Parts: sequence; C-alpha cells; structure tokens
Amino acid sequence: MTMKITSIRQGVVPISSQIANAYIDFSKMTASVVAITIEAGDGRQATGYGFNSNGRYAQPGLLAERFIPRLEEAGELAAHPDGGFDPIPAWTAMMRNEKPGGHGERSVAVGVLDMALWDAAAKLAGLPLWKLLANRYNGGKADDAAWVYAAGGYYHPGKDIDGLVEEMKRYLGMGYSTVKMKIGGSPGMAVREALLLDLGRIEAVLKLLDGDGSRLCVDVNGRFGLHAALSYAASIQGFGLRWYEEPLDPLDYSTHATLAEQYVPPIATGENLFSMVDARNLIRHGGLRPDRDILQMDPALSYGLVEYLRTLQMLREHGWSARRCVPHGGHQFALNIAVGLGLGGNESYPEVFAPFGGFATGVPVQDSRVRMPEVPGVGFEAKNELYAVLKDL
Ligand SMILES: O=C([O-])CC(=O)C(=O)O
Ligand SMILES: [Mg+2]
Repeated sequence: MTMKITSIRQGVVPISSQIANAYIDFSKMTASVVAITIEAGDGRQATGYGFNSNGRYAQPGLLAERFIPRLEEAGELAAHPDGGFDPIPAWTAMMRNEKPGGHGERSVAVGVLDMALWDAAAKLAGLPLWKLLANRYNGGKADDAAWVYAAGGYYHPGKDIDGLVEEMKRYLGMGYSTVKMKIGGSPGMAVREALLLDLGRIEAVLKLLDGDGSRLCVDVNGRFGLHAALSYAASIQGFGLRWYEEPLDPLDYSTHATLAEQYVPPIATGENLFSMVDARNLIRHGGLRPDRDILQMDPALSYGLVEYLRTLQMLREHGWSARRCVPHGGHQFALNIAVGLGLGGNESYPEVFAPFGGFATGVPVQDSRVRMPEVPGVGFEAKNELYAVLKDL
C-alpha cells in the first residue's frame, strides 16, 4: 500500500514568560506548530501534530520555503514493511538538496514536521506511538512507565531563595522525587561571588531533599568557561548531585573532557546538539563516561525521531546504553520515545512552557514515574490545553 500526504498546515504560537536561565530569557520565545494529514491507500486518513521544544524559536520561514513544499511534492510514499505509514521516506524527501554539516536551525523545522509524521503513523496504525516504536524497533518491548524529573528553578524577577524552595516543594507535592534548578545566572559577577550565591541556593534546596544530592540536578545552560566550570565542580563535587548539566559551551568537546577528568559525579549535556554527527563528536571527543553521564539530545529540536534513531544506533556502536539518554524538552513525544525505546527517562516542566510540557490530563506522577495513556498517536488528544491549540490549525 502507498501513502500520500494530503495537507500540511503551520502556525506560530507564543511560549513566552518572564523566566530566565543563565544564558537567555524567554520573554519572546515562540514555537512552530504543524498539522499533517496523511491518506492511506485504502482511503483511511489521519492527522498528526508537531511542535518544537522551548529554547529555539518558531521556524515559519524554513517550513514555508523548503520543508513543507518538499513534503507536499513527495507524492506516493512507500509503506513500512508492517503495512503502516513510514516517516523515513517522507523525512528523506524533506532533506533532499540539504548539504551535510552546519545544522543551524533547519533541524528544528524538520523536527516539527517529523513529530507530526510519527503522530500520524501511530494513529493510522491505531496504536499509541510508544507501542508502535516498541514494535518496530525494540522487539515489541516497552517500559511500563518512564522516570521523570521536575525541571524548573528558573531565575524570575523578585524570586529569592525562599521562592525557589517553595517551587521545589510544590514539585515534591506533585509526585516528583528528583528536581532541577538553574545555576550560573549572575551576569557580571566574579566567579567566586557567583559561586557563593549559588552554593546558598543549592544548599537550601538540598535541605528540602533531606540532603540527598542524588535527587537534585543543576543546569548552567552552557554559560561557563573552563575556569568557572572547574571552580563550581570542586565546590559541588561533595554533594553527589544527580547531574551537573551543560556546564560548558555545548560544542566545545575538549573542555568537557578536561572537566570529566576532574569531576567524578555525573555530567549531563546534549540539548543543543542537533544531529547524530554532533552527538558522535561529543561521544568521541567529550571524555564523557558511559557508566554515569547523561545525554539530553532532544528529537524535537534535532531533525526529529528519524535522526534520533540514528543517534541511538551510533551510541550502541560506541558502547553507550539508551538508558543514559534523558531528552531535553519535557514533551510527550520524547516521553513516548523513552517508554517505547527504553531510554533512561524524560524531562518534565510542571510549571513552565505550558501548554507544550507535561503529560496526558489527569495522569499522575508517582515516585517520579509516569505511565502512558492508551491513546493512538503521541497522545495530544488526551492533553486538553495542548489539543486546544493544535486543533485550531
Ligand atoms: O532553560 C532552558 O533552556 C531549558 C533547559 O535547559 C532544560 O530544560 O534543561
Ligand atoms: Mg538544560
């Protein structure tokens, strides 16, 4: 049976807020949203939805000028050997006449469309995406739940240490046992002063977590140079934190290798690596340790799941387990991938980036684990606020 894309619509929606990390504020953050309708040879139709994660902006120009027209011109597409829709030939059509390297933000535009293709593929199969992925790529084995952690702890005008601790307390009340906070966001301050300030913030949150460092992640958003990263490393080493995230520029692999020689607990990075090749450079040259470090490549920013499947293959070839992957972005797409392909878990943003973050409405988090609904596709239709945005396309 062949399949055909019959319509593609796109829009731009704000996900702006007053929060900031150590590198950017989100006052003008936007996201692209798309809807793609696919017709199977037997006349059945499904509409899949996609969007990009926070941190990169909407890509209406790239979508309108290159990627949507190529998909529209793709014509009849070969089905997957299981008889269902296969996003891979559609993805290949989108990427025609694109050179390698210099990934820029076209990976974001392609990621938005890729998400919609997978949502439609799973809907045509009448399966939740996590089940389709387990069937196609994981010998039919899916996890029964995903580990999730609550990411927040942003800088916000007027927010002090008490405000930070109150926020973390709310996350514990929602069923999360591991939380993440921002550090390194003191522009213009000397490293020593900034470090003292951050140690006070970290210790206040650790107190709430009964001093258990394995329940706290800290995120620098790539702000530090090697000197600051090493100074912080020496001071936080003893806390045994769950991970020390994006301490350095994401593309500066050799400084990661130097840090990894000095800092024993886990380091996490990868949310700003947008291709399998970039991730492979990190693995080859970043000195990261497959027994503890965490890889956060986000399929919704980095050419989608078609490329992420290649990244997982590359990791296997380099002796890394998929369990070391905990994608950035806090969206249901990565949650399906985590459960269906056996990743280590997924990020979650209980209080920021609505309506794109979070899970199906009414699904509880228990002991930092969340189960998947049995809804066909990614599960957007079971997430009321998000579906209200998508269905308007
Ligand atoms: O603040 C951001 O850009 C998001 C981020 O780093 C994360 O979710 O880890
Ligand atoms: Mg991060």
